[in-house]
Formats: sequence, structure tokens, C-alpha cells
Amino acid sequence: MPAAFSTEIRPLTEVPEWDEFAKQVPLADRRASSLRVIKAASLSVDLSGQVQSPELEVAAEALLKARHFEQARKTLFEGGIANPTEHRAAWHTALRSGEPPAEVARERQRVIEFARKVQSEGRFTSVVHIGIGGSDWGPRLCVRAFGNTGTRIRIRFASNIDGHAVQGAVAGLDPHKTLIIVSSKTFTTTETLRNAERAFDWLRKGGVENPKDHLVAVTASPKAAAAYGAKPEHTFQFWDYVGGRYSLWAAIGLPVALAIGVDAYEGLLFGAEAMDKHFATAPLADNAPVQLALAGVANRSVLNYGSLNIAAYDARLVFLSSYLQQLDMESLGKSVDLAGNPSTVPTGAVVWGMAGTDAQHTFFQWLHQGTDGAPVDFIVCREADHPHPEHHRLLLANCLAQREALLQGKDFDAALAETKRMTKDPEEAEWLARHRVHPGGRPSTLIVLPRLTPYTLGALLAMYEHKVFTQGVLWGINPFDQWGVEYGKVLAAGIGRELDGEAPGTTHDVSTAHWINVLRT
Ligand SMILES: O=P(O)(O)OC[C@H]1O[C@H](O)[C@H](O)[C@@H](O)[C@@H]1O
Repeated sequence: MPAAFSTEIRPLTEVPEWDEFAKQVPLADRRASSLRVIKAASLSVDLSGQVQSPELEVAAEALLKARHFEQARKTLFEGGIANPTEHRAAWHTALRSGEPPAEVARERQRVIEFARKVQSEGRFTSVVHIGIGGSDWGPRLCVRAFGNTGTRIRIRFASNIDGHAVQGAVAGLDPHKTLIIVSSKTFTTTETLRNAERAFDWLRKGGVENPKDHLVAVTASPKAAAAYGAKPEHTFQFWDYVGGRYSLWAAIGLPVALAIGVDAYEGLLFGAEAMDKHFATAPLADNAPVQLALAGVANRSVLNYGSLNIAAYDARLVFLSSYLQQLDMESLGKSVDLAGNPSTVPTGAVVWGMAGTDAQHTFFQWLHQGTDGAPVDFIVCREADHPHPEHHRLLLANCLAQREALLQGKDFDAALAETKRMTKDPEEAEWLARHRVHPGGRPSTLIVLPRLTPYTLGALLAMYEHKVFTQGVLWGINPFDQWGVEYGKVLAAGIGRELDGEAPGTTHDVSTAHWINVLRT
């Protein structure tokens, strides 16, 4: 087992290089006094608003070395066992590689040919996409970002088990012209299989003779899909070495190819591949994912920020924070290290967000003056794709202004100078000024995309993937498993059977037992 993933890994606080890093973080600059912009796969990543100092840079490189980062990265790219608790690779980089393994090349080509065929035949004009988690957020994010207008095919998404979701997804569509894509790595996920049943009921009721002729399956379990009735020619495969939240690059991206176009699907892969190359080769000090990860660890484990806010100043990226929430929180929401010991520092932060400028009118007050605050990733495009330049200037101005306010803050004297102009009463002026103080020094990153294209979005998502991976390596935790989610799934299956009439188990707590009893049919 490579040292980076070994069970022999030392608790972080027993690593001398960690002590030095943790010592340097509070001493470093936090107010963007020197410009630090990294160029990566067409993105500009401005880390000036994160902690920085020459001493911290040295300490950070030493820490990466102590955690065997370079060896870990090599294992990731070579498809070695980067996910030791499931004894699997996490080889999502292979999915977008220009020189992919044969099976990846084959499935990629099949996706492209299938999308082209559906588009040219014109028999299907709508798609209902059924999947959840990693089998949903990626296509949903992309289709929303690029407007569902690239081709004549319209896509609706149903993920939630709440019956309103699937009902809403099929409403108003013509069953004869609707394809049902069922995306599920395992092909066992309750929500997905139940929603698929409803969709097929809908086809049947709508007069479709062989509903399964409308089924397209995307899965790492082609056998389960076949048992479900999917035809081999309508089944697109991916593999165990692709984690659900890393699967957009595999056939899970099929809706992108269908609804936006094959070029968009390929553009995503090219952008992600360019970021992979940057991550694999850029010097550590100029490596965007690595530097984002170091900032993330400094913010979480030294400065004790409990969350990371994603503020995409782009109305098309409304699902970005949800996508990153799954990527980051499912990966880093762990409190045990690879040795099986409790982590000695706080790990994964809460990831949350909303598109700006809506976010400014929703929770930015808390970011500016709340007791805790949170680091913010501002994301914005240099150029817009609409014909209203004055809107884009205002969007940019708001993004820069919010960031500046978080960085610089407003001290008491500046606030007092303001309030003295408002009242002649010195006591009142002081009192008012205290309410107007902004602490400042609140960390942020500004990520500028030249414009929103599949290429730049691919690069952005891959950058976050590698950031998350690097944080996992630094913390010594496995970012590729999700036992918490699995546990919930197992319990839900049991409780579901009990709600259906099976004798209640004896291990429930009093409250759960009460509600099972109340809610049983
Ligand atoms: O693709 P499926 O097997 O249906 O799984 C869907 C989702 O299930 C769980 O929530 C996992 O934690 C996710 O990572 C996964 O993407």
C-alpha cells in the first residue's frame, strides 16, 4: 500500500510539519496585501484573499511531503488503490483522458453515437432522467448551465423519492416521444428504481406498448440493468473505479450529450483533462487545486471555520453549490483517519451556497458580520453570453465589492466617521458605529472563468475534485468512501419494510419506534 494511503499513517497533530504549518497560518497575511493569481486550464484562481506568507509556503510544501502527496497523486492518476476501505481505485481521471483505457474509449464512443442517433432520428423529443446523488447532480448542473436548448431534445430530472418529483417530470410530455434514462451506478437505489417504475407506469398508461423500449440504462451493474429489462444496446456502462460523485465524466454525462450536444459533452471532458494535466504537473506553489486545498485545511483545521461558502456569480450555475456540496461533504465528511483513529483536527467543512447576487440578499449579512463567518469561493465569468453589458458590469462590481468588504472590513474609526455625519450626539454616533464595524480578514478565493463553456465548467469541477483529494491526503482520510450514506440506506430499507407491515425491529430508539407505529399502514 502506498505510504499516503497506509494504515500506518500518523495522526496529523503528531506530524512535526503540521505543527509548523499550524504555527504559520495565524501569522500569515489575510488581507490580500500581495496578489497571488494562479492560471489553470483557462481559469484564473486568485488566492490573494487566503492566508499567505513566504514562511507558510515553505511549511505547506513540507507538510505535503510529509503526507506523501506526490506519491498519492501518482497513485490516483495511475488507477492504483486510492480508496483503501473499498479496495478500489478512484480513476475518474481516466474517463477524460485523451488516451483512455480501451473500455473507457469504447463507452465514450457509444455515448456519442447514441446521442447523435437519437438527435438525428427525431423519434424522441423529451427525456426524463431518473437518478440521484452522483447520478443526478452532474447532468442537472450542466443542463441548467447551458440552457437545455442545444438540441431539440428537452430533459426533465426526477431524483427525489417524493412522488411530486416524478409526477412533475413527466407532466405534459408525450409518452410516445419520451426516453427514460435510468442512471444508477449500483442499480439498486430505492429512489431511482421506484421513480423508474412510476415513469414506466406513465408510459404504459399513455399507450406505449413496450415501455422498456424507451429505457436507457447507465450503470456500473449492467447485469442488474439487464435483469430490469434494459437492452444491451441501450445500456451504457461505467466501472467500480468510478465513484458516484465522480461519474459525470462517464456515461452519466449522456444527458449532456443528448440535450446540449456531443460537443458539449466532449468539451467538459477536455476542460477536465486540461485541469488534470495542470494538477499533475504544475509546481506545488502554482498548482491551483493544491493551493485551494492548503487554504481549505488552514481555514478548517487551524482557523476553525466550520463551513465553505460557494458564491457563483452566475445565474446559470444555480446547482453548482449542490454539486460541490456532494463532492466535498460526501468525500471529506469523515472523522476517522486511514489508520482507523479519530482525526486529531477538524476535517471536512459544511459546503453551502447560492448564486450571487441573490445570495447577497439572503445570507451575506452573516458572512460580513456574523460571529463565525466563512471562507467564500467567488466564481464569476469575465464575459457573459447575454446582450446586456450593463448587467454584467453590475454583476462583476457586486462580486468584487462583496469580496473586498469581507477582506478589508470596516474598522471602528471608519464607521465612526460615517455615523458622526449622521448625528450630532457623540454617544449615539459611537453606538451606531459599533453596529457598522466589519471585522474583515475573512478569507476568500476569486475564480474567474473567461466565459461559461463546457470546457471551463469541466476544468472548474475537476479543480474542485483535486482540491478535495488533496485535502483528503493532508488530513489522512479516505475521500472516496461514504459509509454514512450506506448506513442510512440500510436503515431506511428495514424501516420501509416495517412501514409496509413487517414486525417492527426491537433495536429502534423509543422515538423511531413510536413513529413507525404511527405511520404504519
Ligand atoms: O448511482 P447510484 O448507485 O444509484 O447511487 C446514487 C448515490 O447514492 C448515494 O447517495 C451515494 O452516496 C452517492 O455517491 C451516489 O451517487
